[in-house]
Amino acid sequence: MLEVRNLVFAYKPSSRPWHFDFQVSTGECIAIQGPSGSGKSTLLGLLAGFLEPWNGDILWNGELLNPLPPWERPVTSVFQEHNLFEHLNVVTNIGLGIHPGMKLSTDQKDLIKEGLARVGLGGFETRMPAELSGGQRQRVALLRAILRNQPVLLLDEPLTGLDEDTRKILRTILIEQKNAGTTIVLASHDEEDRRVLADRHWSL
Ligand SMILES: Nc1ncnc2c1ncn2[C@@H]1O[C@H](COP(=O)(O)OP(=O)(O)OP(=O)(O)O)[C@@H](O)[C@H]1O
Repeated sequence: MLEVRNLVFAYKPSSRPWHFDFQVSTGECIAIQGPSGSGKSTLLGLLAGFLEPWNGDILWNGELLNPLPPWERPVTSVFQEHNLFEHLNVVTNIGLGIHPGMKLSTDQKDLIKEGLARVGLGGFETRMPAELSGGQRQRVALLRAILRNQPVLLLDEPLTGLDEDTRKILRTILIEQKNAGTTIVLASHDEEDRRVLADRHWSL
């Protein structure tokens, strides 16, 4: 279970701080909704460890995550910027998410190949990020996050800007991931994404 207890944060001491307090069960998807600027990405940044709270605790199965840097948290994030390594091709970008030294088993290599085909990027293995469209980059980032298979998945507008067919495929993949036990925190303006993916809705 992911627990957020009395979390307090503001970007500046003079700003009015956010207070977050909620729980997400293992294998549950909670959708965070709220107008632009209400703090959805901020909350995800706190959970990921990119931002440091002023106060309060973030726990995963009772373990305090606050002291852990982002890469040691049981968490993967897909943020709007995609964050692909520009000097590495598609397979290497995904593979590094699975194993930092790229020591991949044959099964893992097959999973990457199958995953790329499933999201409509079969044959894109050796493309560089600069040679991809925005939506293709988004699919690579999402596939990397899913194949990393961490217990918690943080998604910030994960399907925005994709065409309807691709959205449907990615929604199905995310539902499979949830059914396999991944806990998901989703920030999305898209009502259909929230309706299809989320078990619970939470307004900021
Ligand atoms: N690094 C930063 N420094 C100062 N203020 C920031 C910073 N990042 C975001 N903010 C402000 O914090 C508020 C919340 O931003 P946030 O990105 O969390 O909102 P959001 O709900 O995700 O919005 P959107 O739906 O537009 O993505 C906004 O007013 C924003 O301007």
